[in-house]
Amino acid sequence: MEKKEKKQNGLSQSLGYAGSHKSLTILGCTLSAIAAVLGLAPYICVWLAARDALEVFPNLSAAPDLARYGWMAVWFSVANVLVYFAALMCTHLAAFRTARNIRNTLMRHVVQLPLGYFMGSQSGLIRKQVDENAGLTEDMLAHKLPDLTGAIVTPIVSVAVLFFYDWVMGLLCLLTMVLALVSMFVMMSGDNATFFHRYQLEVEKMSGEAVEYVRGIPVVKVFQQTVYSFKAFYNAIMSYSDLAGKYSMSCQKGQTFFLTCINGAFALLVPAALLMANRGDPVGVLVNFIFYALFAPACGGMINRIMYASDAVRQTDEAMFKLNRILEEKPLPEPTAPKKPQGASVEFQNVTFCYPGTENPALDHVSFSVPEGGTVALVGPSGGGKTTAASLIPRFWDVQKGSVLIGGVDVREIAKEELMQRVAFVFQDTKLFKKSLYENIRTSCPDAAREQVLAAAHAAQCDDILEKMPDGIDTVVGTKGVYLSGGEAQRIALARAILKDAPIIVLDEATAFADPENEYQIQKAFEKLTRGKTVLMIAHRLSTIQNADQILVLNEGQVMERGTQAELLWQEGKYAAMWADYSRAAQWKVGKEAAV
Ligand SMILES: Nc1ncnc2c1ncn2[C@@H]1O[C@H](COP(=O)(O)OP(=O)(O)OP(=O)(O)O)[C@@H](O)[C@H]1O
Repeated sequence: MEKKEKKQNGLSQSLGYAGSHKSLTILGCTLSAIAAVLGLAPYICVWLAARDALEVFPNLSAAPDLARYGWMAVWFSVANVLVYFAALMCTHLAAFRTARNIRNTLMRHVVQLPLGYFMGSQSGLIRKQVDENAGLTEDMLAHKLPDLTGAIVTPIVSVAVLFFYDWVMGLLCLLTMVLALVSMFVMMSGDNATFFHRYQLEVEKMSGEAVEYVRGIPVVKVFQQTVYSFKAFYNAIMSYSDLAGKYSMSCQKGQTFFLTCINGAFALLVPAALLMANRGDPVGVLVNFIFYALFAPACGGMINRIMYASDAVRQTDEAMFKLNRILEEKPLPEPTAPKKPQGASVEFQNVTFCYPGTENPALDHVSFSVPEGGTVALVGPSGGGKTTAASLIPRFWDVQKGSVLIGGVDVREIAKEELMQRVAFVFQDTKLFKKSLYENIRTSCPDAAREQVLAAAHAAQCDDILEKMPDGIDTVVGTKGVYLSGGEAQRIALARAILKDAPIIVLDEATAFADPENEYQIQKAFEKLTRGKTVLMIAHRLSTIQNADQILVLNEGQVMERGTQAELLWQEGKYAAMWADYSRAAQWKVGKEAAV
C-alpha cells in the first residue's frame, strides 16, 4: 500500500492545487528556461572577444569589436538576471497561492474528522505536518522547480554550443558531464532511492522522542534517573546516526567520482589542446581552449543544480505523501436524513468499540441508560473504559457494534450541529485559549450577551477569580504571567458549560486537579450546571457521586457492577472495596489534619 502511494508524483499532485495559478507556474518555468539560455550567451561573447584579441595580439586597437562583445556580455548577463527575477516573481506568486490552497484543503478536511482524532498530541502534530509539508511544496514550486527547468534546458543548449567551436574539446566536456550524470543516477538508485523516505521517518521518530524526553525531564529529576533512562530517545538518535552514516558511506565513491567529473574537464582539455596546437593553428586552439576552460565549470554547476533540484523533487514526493495520509483519514459520515431526538435521555445499547489500530475493545458489549434528568456515574480502575464511554456520546468516535442513543435516536442519525447543541462536555484537561476569560467562556455560545457570560461565571463560582485578575473578566489568560490553577481553569470550563445550557452534561474527572477550597466551589458549580439536566459523570472522588441515580463500575471495557451507592455497598463487590479504600484515605487525611 505504502509503495503504491510512493509512486505518485508529488510535483504533479502539488500542481493540482495550483488552480488558475498553474499557468503562472508554467510561465515562470519558461522564463527561467529563457534566463538559462541567456546565461550562456556571455560565454559566446567571451569566445568572440578572445578570438579577435588573439588574432591581432598585441595590437588590440586593431580589433574594433572587442568593446562591443564586452558590452554584449554585460547586457546578456543583465538580461539573464532580469528574466530570472521575473521567473521567480511568477513562481513565487503561484507557489504562495498553491501552498495556501493545500493548507485550506487540509484544514477543511481536518475539521470533518472525528473529534477523537484530535485527542492527545495529535492536534499539534497535524498542524506541524500541514505547515511543514505545505511549506516544503511552496519552496519547491517557488525556487527549485524554475531552477530545475533551467538546469534541464541548459545542458541541451550547451550540447549544441559545445560542438559548435571544436567538436573534440566539446566531446571531452560532454564526456565528463555524461559521466557525472551517470554517477549521480547510480548514487540515487538501488537502496538509496528510498533513503529520503527512510531519512524522514528517522527524523520524525527522533523529534517525537525528543519531545517525550523534554516532557519527561521533571520525572527524570524527581526520581534522580540518568538521561539513559530515556532509551527510546537514545535509540532513535543511534538509529538516525546509523542510517545517515550508512548513506554517507554508500555515497562515498559515487560522490568522489561525481565531483571529479564535474571539476575535472581540465584534465582532459589541457592535453587535448596541446596535441591539437602541435598540429597547427595554435591561436585558434588557444581561443577554443579559453572558451571550453570557462564553459566546462559552468556545465558542472548546472549538473550540481540538477542534483539539488532532484533532491527537492523527492522531498516534494515525501511531503505530498504525508499530506495524503491526513487526507485519507475518513470523516464521520453525516446522516442524509437527520432525525430529531425526542428528549435528552442517553442510552448505550450493547456497545462495542475498539480504537483505530487496536484489537482489544476499549468497550465490550456495554449497555446502560440515563433517563432524562437522571445522573449516572462511571467509576472503576484506570483504563476501564470510562473516558471512552463518555466520548462516544458527542461522537468523538463511532461505535463498531451496538448503538448510542440520545432521545431515542442513534447519535449517527443526528445532525452534527444538533448533537453539539445537545451535549456539553467538561474535559479532564481544561483547554483555555490565549484570549480573555470573557471570550473563553463565550466560546460555547458566541451569541451570548455580556450579562449572560457574567451570570454564567457567577454561577460557576468564578467571582473570586475575576476579582483578583487585573482586568476582571477581560483579562487575557496565558500572557503577562496571568495563569490559572487547575481548579480555577475547571471553574472557567464549567462556566462555559453553564452558558451553553445543553440538556446533556458529560463530566470527565472534573475535580481531578482541585484543592479542597476549589473542590468545594467546583461542587457548587456542578450543582448549578447539572440541575434538571441529564448527567453522565466520571469521578475518582467517590464522595461526588454518592447521590447518583446509578453507578456503573467499568472494568476492562465491561460493566462489572451497577446500582445505587447503597445497593453496591450491600453487594460487597468491587465498588464496596473501592468505597472502603476511599473512606480509609479520607479518614487518614482528616486524622492528619487534626493532628497538625
Ligand atoms: N486514543 C486511544 N487509542 C488507543 N487506545 C486508547 C486510546 N485512548 C484510550 N485507549 C485505551 O482504551 C482503554 C480504555 O481507556 P479509557 O481512557 O477509556 O479508560 P479510563 O477508565 O477512562 O481510564 P482513566 O481512569 O485512567 O482515565 C485503555 O486500555 C486505553 O489504553
